[in-house]
Amino acid sequence: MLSEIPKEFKWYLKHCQSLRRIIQETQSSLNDINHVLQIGIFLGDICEQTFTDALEQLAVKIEREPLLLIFGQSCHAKALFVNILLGQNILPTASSQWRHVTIKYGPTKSIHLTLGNEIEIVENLKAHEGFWDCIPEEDLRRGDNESLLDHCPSLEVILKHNVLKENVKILIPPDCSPNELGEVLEKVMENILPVIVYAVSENQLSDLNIQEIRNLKTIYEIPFLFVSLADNCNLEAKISSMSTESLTESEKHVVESCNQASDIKLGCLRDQLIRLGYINSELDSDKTDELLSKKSFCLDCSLDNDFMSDKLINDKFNLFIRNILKSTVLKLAGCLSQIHSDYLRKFILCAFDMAREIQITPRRILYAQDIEYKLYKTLMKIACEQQEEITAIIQSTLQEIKSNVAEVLEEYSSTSSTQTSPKVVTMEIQQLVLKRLSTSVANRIVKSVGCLQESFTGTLKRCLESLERNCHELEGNLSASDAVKQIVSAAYNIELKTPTSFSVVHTFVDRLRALLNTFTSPWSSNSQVHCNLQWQLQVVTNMIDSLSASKLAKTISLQFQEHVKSSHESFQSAMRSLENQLSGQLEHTEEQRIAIRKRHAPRFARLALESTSLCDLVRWGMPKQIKEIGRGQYGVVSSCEPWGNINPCAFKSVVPPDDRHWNDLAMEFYYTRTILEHPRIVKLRGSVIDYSYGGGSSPAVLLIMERMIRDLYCGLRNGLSWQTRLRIAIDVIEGIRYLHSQGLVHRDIKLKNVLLDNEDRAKLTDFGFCIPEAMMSGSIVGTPVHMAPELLSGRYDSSVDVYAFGILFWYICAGQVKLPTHFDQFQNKEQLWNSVRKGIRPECLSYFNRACWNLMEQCWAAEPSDRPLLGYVQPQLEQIYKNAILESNQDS
Ligand SMILES: Nc1ncnc2c1ncn2[C@@H]1O[C@H](COP(=O)(O)OP(=O)(O)OP(=O)(O)O)[C@@H](O)[C@H]1O
Repeated sequence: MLSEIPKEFKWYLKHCQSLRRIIQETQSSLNDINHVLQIGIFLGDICEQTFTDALEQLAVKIEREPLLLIFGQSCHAKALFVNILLGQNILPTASSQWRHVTIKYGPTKSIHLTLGNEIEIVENLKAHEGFWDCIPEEDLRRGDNESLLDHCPSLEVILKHNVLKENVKILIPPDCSPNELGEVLEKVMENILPVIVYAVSENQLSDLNIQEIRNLKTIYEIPFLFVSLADNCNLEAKISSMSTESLTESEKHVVESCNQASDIKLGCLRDQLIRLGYINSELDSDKTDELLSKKSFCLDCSLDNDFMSDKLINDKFNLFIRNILKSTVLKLAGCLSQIHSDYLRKFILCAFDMAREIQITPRRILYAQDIEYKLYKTLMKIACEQQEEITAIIQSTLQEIKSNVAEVLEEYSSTSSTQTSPKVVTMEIQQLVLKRLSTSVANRIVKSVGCLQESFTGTLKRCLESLERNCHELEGNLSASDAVKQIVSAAYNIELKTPTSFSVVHTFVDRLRALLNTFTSPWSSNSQVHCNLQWQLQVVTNMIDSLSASKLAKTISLQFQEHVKSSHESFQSAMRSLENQLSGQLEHTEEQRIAIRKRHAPRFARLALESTSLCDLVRWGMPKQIKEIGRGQYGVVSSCEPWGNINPCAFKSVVPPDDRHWNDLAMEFYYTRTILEHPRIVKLRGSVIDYSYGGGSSPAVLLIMERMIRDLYCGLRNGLSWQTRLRIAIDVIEGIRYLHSQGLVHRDIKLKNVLLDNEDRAKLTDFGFCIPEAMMSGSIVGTPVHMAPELLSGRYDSSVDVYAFGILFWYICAGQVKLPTHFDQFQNKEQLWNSVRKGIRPECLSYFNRACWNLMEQCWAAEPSDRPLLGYVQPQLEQIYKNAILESNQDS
């Protein structure tokens, strides 16, 4: 019904309003994050920018005004369409060269020329001369000099018409050539969301029409509705709304021939549109009804063009409008929801990184200190122990030089200049000898330190580098890693590959020279000596004789020790300052982690819940309740009619009483929704927010999931075979293992959270307390009898699920739901917890299988680290299950 069009517009505007609010809240949350916390460091500035840009684009798109944009192969075709739409001959069908025309709602019928921006042009229009039904042709026609672009006059028609209520506007762009189209539309129609109709009154589209459509398609990347209009379609439309009995014979005849002509026309046009690829060959105008209704189900963002005859306009045009508007809302809400979930994912990863940093940094510091200390000790030991070795090396090298003096001198004469003073010659020969000496010593040292580099400095270097990288402002001049480098290189300079290029060699040489200068030597005088070979020989021999190998070695060793010690001290002080810096920083990181966990992530989770729920609502509608099937502490579970291809289907409706509950629910929703499909998990399929619940004051969130048959509590109460119970226990373990593999902890494993299908296979449900380990705050959650003792201390991990499974397994083995006698005596949960802390656990029933009892005892061990891994529990259970099958086969 065309009169439904305003309803579709109203629906769209209402959802845009919700989206606008969510976008604004998202923007303010982002501002809060950026200005207050500056966690952009963790989230990454680039992605920050991408999100902000995407949000801004969405904010602009939301503001687009929906309207009906009418194109056509001629003014005649456009007039025919608009006249059918409004059910009156408002536009003359025999006219051309139109101006831009806008038809909109108003309390009184009027017509005037404007400049687009609502500036009225004072012009005498023909319509002003008297009463009009059809807009006079002269008023529509564009003047010869009238611009199509700047200051393009637009004819604004105001009608008090039902189809135009709720701001429904009809826009007919001015007649222009296909080439001008782009520019004309850009100027005239900014920021609109058009529902585009292309009216065709001929059998075929002309080449010019095809070019126009092609140009339009590049401007508007949305589906078009092609409408084939018969020349007498107004009559047809009128007649089709009347019953056939009320027609006279001659009217019936007219209708018949009209139908035949329009069928031919329709067929030709349809074939041409298929050939041009504008419509799908499956699309038959007669079946449009069926196709359109199908589309409302598979509404995605890639709607096709549509095609219909004028006969269907009355019934189907609003369906086309609905699909366009729905797919637009869906697209916008989908983008928004994507932004929210991306952000949320980043928050959780960020919290993971922060938790890891908080945990690992103190350990890294200890490790670095420990390794450095070992390195320091080892180097000092090497320096002492190698004194003897170095002495021997010096001795043997000196001996070697002594026995090969001739060779040394030959080397000297090949490199020295001929005309030099005896002082210079003496120095140069000394240099040569020292060089040989230092090369041999350095060779030895490099060898012993080389292996140290492997064993100590590699990991230490990496550890320090990562600590220093995480430290945003390093204090002091010397970093700890520089100090470590110094420890090693100051003593041995292990980074140099060839000992001859050692800087330490030069230091060593200088040191030796200094040493030598302290010895009395005949060549140190300035007396004139002949630089003959004999004299040179004497210089070498004297020098060698005056050197004490052990003194030299001791000096070298002491020098090394001094360097190592002073570098070790520098390291310690650099480490102290690094530690101070990091501990301050870690406090800040912890504050940020808490802010993410308590404030930012829940806020985004709530926004994500709203945007995703909006998508689900638009796509699938509200679930229709059949009957209530269960009640929990936080909500009511009901069965419902199939929803979004889920059959059988159930939903849990939760009414969060305050912001904290809203946020908790939103986080639960996010984690649960992101859990991938698994046969042992009840998958949350969608959500819808019922804002009208409680008279609009307390919206309800409907969490939609597959419907199961009953819970394990009911199953046990009604009796389940031993084998079935064991199979269920294995299913539960598989479910928990899967959650843990996703980094999630369930925290509320209990009979009522294990649901059974019609084959009594189990799935875990109720992820109300399910949370990633990094986001855990130590809150005390769960169901008292299933709660591990450490849960009360607030410091716990995923092994609380192993404990809860132990208790659950007790019930499974007991085969009934009565409380264990050991637990039954307590008046309240505090008494129960006190006893559990003291080691009280469920009793061993007489019929318990030994292996099962052992397993539950291990699972509920007081010390979390004593509880078995689920990878161990599962094969144990499988073995028990196999044995049970064997036993039952033997019995039968
Ligand atoms: N998907 C489902 N299909 C069939 N029944 C369900 C489904 N989900 C829940 N139920 C039933 O509804 C009951 C209430 O479920 P709900 O999750 O609200 O509460 P609970 O787990 O019993 O307790 P609480 O949430 O307060 O810890 C369950 O015990 C179960 O019997």
